Formats: sequence, structure tokens, C-alpha cells
Amino acid sequence: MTDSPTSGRPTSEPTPAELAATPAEHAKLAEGALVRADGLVAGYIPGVDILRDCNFFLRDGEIVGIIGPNGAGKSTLLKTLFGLIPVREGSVRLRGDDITSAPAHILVQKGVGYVPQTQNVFPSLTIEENLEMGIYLRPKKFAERYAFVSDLFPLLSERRKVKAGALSGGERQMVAMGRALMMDPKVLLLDEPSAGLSPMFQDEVFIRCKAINAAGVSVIMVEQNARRCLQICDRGYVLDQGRNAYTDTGRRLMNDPKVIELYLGTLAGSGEKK
Ligand SMILES: Nc1ncnc2c1ncn2[C@@H]1O[C@H](COP(=O)(O)OP(=O)(O)OP(=O)(O)O)[C@@H](O)[C@H]1O
Repeated sequence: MTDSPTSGRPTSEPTPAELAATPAEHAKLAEGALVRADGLVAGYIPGVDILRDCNFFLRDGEIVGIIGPNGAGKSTLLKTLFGLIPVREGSVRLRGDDITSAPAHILVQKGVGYVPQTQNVFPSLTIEENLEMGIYLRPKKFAERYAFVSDLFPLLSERRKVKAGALSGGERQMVAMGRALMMDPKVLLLDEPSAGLSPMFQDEVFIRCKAINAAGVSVIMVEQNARRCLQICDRGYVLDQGRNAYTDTGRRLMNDPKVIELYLGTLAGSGEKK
């Protein structure tokens, strides 16, 4: 994996500001990406755009984090990639296939998994039944995928007969991630996986995300815990008012004085570890 994208400019290494300033350059960097979104305009209410010319890409094997202030449109971007919000302008592509506004069941079959922030388990079902629900389209694959998921989350097999409603928030998050992994996705979309969890479970979630990625799944993660997210990400996007404000490697975003001043400072109170 390259540590930082190259801009093709004859000058010195691009700064985050330069990358953010040129959508054409971003489009060039996105060539050959596993997932790419170009010029997305989307929203919930007619006439009100939440995403406003938003660009994004994810390369094979990457973990990419999306951070930004409250209401910036981070979750909306994730939902739009997963076809849950109608796209008004722009496109979403998966390995070059146009999947703009494709329905969720088609995206799941194409190898996209999505874990919403809330209500992401069936509380009245056991852990095992939740995992079965994740693969109801391919029930013959259950045993193989269950073994894979249990390897990543041993707790899920140890407590497989426990109802999801009886689990802690962190344990439920593991069930939700495990369920999405049952269909063997190539890319996993995670909406604020550490939200509302104790610091110990937050750490656990980030460690699991790394492990999922190491097992061959590319990951797109929206996070409030911006610093921790950038620590584990190959690249990050800072969204502000539905647009890309900055994009660069996680490490460089974390150390960029403007990003720190404008975003990481104001996000510091969101339960993250310093
Ligand atoms: N179902 C909805 N109907 C109408 N507006 C919505 C809906 N969901 C979100 N919004 C609005 O869209 C904007 C972006 O919300 P979104 O949840 O994408 O932000 P976010 O960056 O993920 O913020 P947060 O970190 O607070 O979750 C906000 O102004 C929000 O009020």
C-alpha cells in the first residue's frame, strides 16, 4: 500500500489543501479504485442538499476514515454509497460498475456490507440467529462464514445462544459487524462503530476493524472519534458542509495544523482518547 497518494504534479509532495482544492486531481487519484463517488449531490428533503459535490474513493485493501463536524454529512455519504439516499447528481461506482442508487440487496450480492450506527441487531434473536440472518441469501455458506467470523470475534461463538438484546453495546457492535461479514463482503461500510461505547470497547472496535481489514476486507469508516480513526486509517476525508474539506493519509491529516485547528480540536470532546 502506498503511504500517500501522488498527485502527478511536478512540484513537491501535495499538501492536503492542494488535494482538496482540485476535484480533477482527486478524480485522477481515484482511477482504478474499488469504490468511487464523483460529484455526489444528495439529501433527504426536496430542495435541501446535504452532500454538495462530494468526491470519495477507496482503493483495494484500504481502510478509509470519514471524519468532520456534527451534521457535516458523514453518515449521509455512507448511506448514499449504500443506495439508501437518492442521488440527485453524481455517481457511485464499484470496480467501475455504476451502482448509483442500486438497492441494498443488490449491493450486498455485489460484495458491499453496511453496518448502520443504531438498530443494527435483531434483539430478540440469538447471536447465531443474527448471523444466520446475515447470510440468508446463501444459507449453504453458513458454516464456512460462521467459522471466519468466529475467528475474528471469538465472543460470537462463545455466546452464540445468547439473545442480542441481552448484550452490551460493544458486544452488539461485534454482532452487527459479524453479521455484515457473513456475506463475505469486499468492502465494509461502518457508521460510527465506536459511538456510545466505553473506552475499552472503543479500542476493541478499532482493533477489530484493523483485523477485518487484515483479513482482506476494504473498510470505509465514519467516525466521531477522529484521532483514533485517523490512527488506524490509510487515508482520511474531512467532510464539512457536505463537501470534502481535506483528504490525505490518516497520519498527515492528524498532524496537519489546519485540520487540528479546524476539526480535531472541536472533535476532541467526543469521547476520544488523546
Ligand atoms: N432522515 C433525515 N431527514 C432529514 N434530514 C436528515 C436526516 N438524517 C440526517 N439529516 C440531516 O442531514 C445533515 C447531515 O447529517 P449526517 O447524519 O449525515 O451528519 P454527520 O456528519 O454524520 O453528523 P453526526 O456526526 O452528528 O452524526 C444534518 O443536518 C441532519 O440534520
